[in-house]
Amino acid sequence: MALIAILPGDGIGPEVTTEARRVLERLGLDLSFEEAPVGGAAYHAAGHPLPPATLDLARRADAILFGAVGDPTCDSLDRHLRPEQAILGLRKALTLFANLRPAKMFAGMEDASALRPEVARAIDLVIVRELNGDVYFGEKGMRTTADGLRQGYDVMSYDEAEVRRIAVAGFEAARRRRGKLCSIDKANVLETSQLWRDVVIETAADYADVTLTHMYVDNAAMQLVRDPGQFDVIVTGNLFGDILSDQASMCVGSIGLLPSAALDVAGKGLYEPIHGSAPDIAGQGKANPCAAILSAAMMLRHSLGEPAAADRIEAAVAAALASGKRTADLGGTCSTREMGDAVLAAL
Ligand SMILES: NC(=O)C1=CN([C@@H]2O[C@H](COP(=O)(O)OP(=O)(O)OC[C@H]3O[C@@H](n4cnc5c(N)ncnc54)[C@H](O)[C@@H]3O)[C@@H](O)[C@H]2O)C=CC1
Ligand SMILES: CC(C)CC(=O)C(=O)O
Ligand SMILES: [Mg+2]
Repeated sequence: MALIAILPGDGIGPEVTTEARRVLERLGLDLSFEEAPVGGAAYHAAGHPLPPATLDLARRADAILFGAVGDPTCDSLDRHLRPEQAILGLRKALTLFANLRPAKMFAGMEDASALRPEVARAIDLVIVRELNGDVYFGEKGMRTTADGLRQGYDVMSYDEAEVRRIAVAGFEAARRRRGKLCSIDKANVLETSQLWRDVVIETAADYADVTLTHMYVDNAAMQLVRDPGQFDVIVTGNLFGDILSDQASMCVGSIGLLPSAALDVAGKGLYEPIHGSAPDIAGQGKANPCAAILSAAMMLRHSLGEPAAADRIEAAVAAALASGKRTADLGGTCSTREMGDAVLAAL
């Protein structure tokens, strides 16, 4: 029996993971679930955003279903105690370096996209985002300049081994799809990006069947709204991937639609919607649970060897949306629970 760690977290995290769990339970697979607090909820309960018992559960589990962390009441805490440190800590402690963030247009949902329907219709891409390095994990701090000014700093760096393993993940993903990999960097300005580009080019020698291109991140942000259909697989660093994936979500229609997988080399994974805890709508039953439900599908495919069950969930989400069921972010009136019910009904 596979053990699933459920880490609901803060804000809308518990609301959306509840719906994802209901869908998993309905499948009749041999799964068991264990839940633990994380983020602000864990700080308030146990004094730390990632308590040892939660990390232990994450290590023991076969896969992790994560909601979201982030709690405005924690904004003035020392950084190491803030909720966001929990997800950063899990990614690092479990070496979950490869973040797959698929963005695909659902049939009939073009009107929800921020783009024109004929542009939006072509979206079928995956962002492969590096998750263990970059400016998120570099030395950081506050200091005083010689002129007596306060100065914040965050060091951006990648070593070649870190770039190579995510490049391999990108090439492998492209090989399984349409064979196109676009590496996104800022090599015209950043040394970190120059190394990134050099190592991606070196890695390409093992993937003659994949067409590799490069794009600067500012152009990529523009191309993503001009012609998102040009992208198959994007491979990029932690910061650029974070930003571009939120942007891609609105090309598809809502941040409430995009799931993600964070994987280690062996395929162990943490699965979470790409969105955060959405304090502005938390506790109101307004959150779209589709991203969390689709994250559960990714878990079945990537960590639990159940691709047919994953297909079944994805088809049910597509069918529920096609039948007109929509939460407020998509212009509808369904509550989180009603959207979950619609997916269950379509299973
Ligand atoms: N992996 C994680 O746990 C993440 C945590 N965060 C944290 O979440 C908190 C809020 O961050 P924000 O920048 O506001 O980003 P956010 O993604 O939580 O929300 C951005 C906007 O999208 C809406 N939204 C997000 N998910 C939605 C859903 N499922 N259905 C409908 N609408 C949805 C929100 O209502 C809000 O207007 C912060 O503390 C942030 O650090 C942010 C991103 C990822
Ligand atoms: C909350 C951050 C640590 C990360 C984030 O925004 C994300 O992973 O999408
Ligand atoms: Mg983000």
